[in-house]
Amino acid sequence: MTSSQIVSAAHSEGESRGALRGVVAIDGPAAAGKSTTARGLALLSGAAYLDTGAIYRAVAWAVLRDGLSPEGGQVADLAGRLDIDISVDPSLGQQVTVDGERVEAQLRSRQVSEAVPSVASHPIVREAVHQIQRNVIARLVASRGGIVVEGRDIGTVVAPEAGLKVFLTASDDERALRRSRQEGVTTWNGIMAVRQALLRRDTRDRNRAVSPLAKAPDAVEVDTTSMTPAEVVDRLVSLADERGMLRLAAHPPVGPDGTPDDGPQETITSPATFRSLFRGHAAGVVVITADAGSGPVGFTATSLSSVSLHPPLVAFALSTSASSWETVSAATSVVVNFLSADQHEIARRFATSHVDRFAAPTSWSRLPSGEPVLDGVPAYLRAVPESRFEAGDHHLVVARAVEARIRRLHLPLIYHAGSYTTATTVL
Ligand SMILES: Nc1ncnc2c1ncn2[C@@H]1O[C@H](COP(=O)(O)OP(=O)(O)O)[C@@H](O)[C@H]1O
Ligand SMILES: Nc1ccn([C@@H]2O[C@H](COP(=O)(O)OP(=O)(O)O)[C@@H](O)[C@H]2O)c(=O)n1
Repeated sequence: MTSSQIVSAAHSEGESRGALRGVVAIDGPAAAGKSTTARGLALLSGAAYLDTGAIYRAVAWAVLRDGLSPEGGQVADLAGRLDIDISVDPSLGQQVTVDGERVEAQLRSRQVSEAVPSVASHPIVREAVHQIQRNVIARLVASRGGIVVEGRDIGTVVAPEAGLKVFLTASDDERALRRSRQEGVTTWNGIMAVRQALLRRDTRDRNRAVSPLAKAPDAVEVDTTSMTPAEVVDRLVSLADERGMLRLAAHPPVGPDGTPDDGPQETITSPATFRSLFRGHAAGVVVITADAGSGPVGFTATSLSSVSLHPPLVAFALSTSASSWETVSAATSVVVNFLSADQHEIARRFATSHVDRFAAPTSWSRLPSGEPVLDGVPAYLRAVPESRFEAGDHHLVVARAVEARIRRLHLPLIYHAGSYTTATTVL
C-alpha cells in the first residue's frame, strides 16, 4: 500500500487528549462484539478507534474489483499499490476509501466476507497492513493519548505492548444470532447459513500460518454471551481503570521541583474528561440572534435551558471570546431560533468564525420589534436579558421570555458525540 491516511474529523486530532492513555487491544472471533465494544469504549473515553478488519475487507474488496483470485499471488502485488484511508473517530460512522472511492457500504457483502480470510492470509498483505496499523497507532497515541484497536492479532502481533488486551468471545449460537440480526436474516435456514459461514471463517482465521486469530497469553477473556453491549463496555472501562489507563482526573498537583505536592489535594477534573462527559450528553441546538444597533449577530448554542416558568426565564452561555458578546451584552432583547433536524447547515454556519453569518444562503428577516429572526425556523422565542454573569470562560445570560411562536411541528436538531442528530422515541 502506497500510503494510508487518517480521515480525521476536525475534532479527532489536534484537540485535547481524551481520558484513555495507551492502547487497548480487542481480539476475538466474528460477531463477538469487538466493533461495538471498541467503538463504545473509544466514545466514552475520548479515544480513537481502529477497526483493522475493515482494512483487510478493503483489500478483499479491491481484489474482487479487479477480478483477481483471493488465493492468487497477484493479491500481494495489488495490496502494494492500494491507497486505503480509514476513519478513526468513533463518533463518525465508519468511512473507508480505496483509491479515492468510498467503499464502507460494500465491505460487509457476502462476497467480501468470503474472500477476506484468503486475502488476509497472504504474508505480504499482512506485513503491509501491519505497517499501516502500527503507524496509525503510534500517531494516534501521540496526538490523542489513546486508541482502541480491534481485530484478530492485535494483542499478539500488531500491538503486543498494549496496556490492556481483551479477548472477546460469545457462544457460536449467540454469535450466529447476532450476525443474523445485524444482516436482517430471520429464517431458520438463513440463520444456519450465517452460522456456517461465520464458523468457517473463524476456522480459517485460527488456522492460518501467519498471525492467526489467537488469545494473547496476557489477554483477559470476556465471554459476552449473556452480557449487554453496555455491560461489556463497562467491564472494559473497569479493566482499563485497574491498569491506570483512564485519567478521570488531572494528575495530582506537582511542586515547583516537579515532585508530587503532598499537601491537601483537590481533585481537578481534566478539560478532556469534562468534554468527554458532555460529548455523551445530548443537547438541543438553537441559534441566538440579536441586534444592539450595529447590525445583526447570531451564534449557535447548545446551552439553552428553561430556568423558570413563573416568570418564564431561559438561560444560555456564550464564550467570553465570542464575537457576538459585545452585541449580546448590550442588546435589550434576543431571539432564540429553534432548529429542526434538517437545519444542521444553519447550525454549522452560525458556529463558523470569520464569515458573514447573515449573508446568503442565510435567509432572515426582522420581527416587528426589530430583532433578527431566521426564516424557516420551526419555532422562536423573543426574550429580554435580565441578568448577565461572568461564569468561568463564559458569560451566562438569564432572559425573560416575552413572546413564543411555534410555526410548525418538527423533529429537533440535537448535538451529540460531536455530530448533529435528532431524537427518536425509545418507549
Ligand atoms: N453484547 C451484545 N449483546 C447483543 N448484541 C451484541 C452485543 N455486542 C454486539 N452485538 C451486536 O452483534 C452484532 C455483531 O457485533 P460486532 O460488534 O460487529 O462484532 P464483531 O466486531 O466482533 O464482528 C452487531 O449487530 C452488534 O450490534
Ligand atoms: N486483525 C485482523 C482483522 C481482521 N482480519 C481478517 O479480516 C476478516 C474480517 O474481519 P472483521 O473484524 O471485519 O470481521 P467481523 O468480526 O466483523 O465479522 C477476518 O475474518 C479476518 O480474516 C485479520 O486477519 N486480522
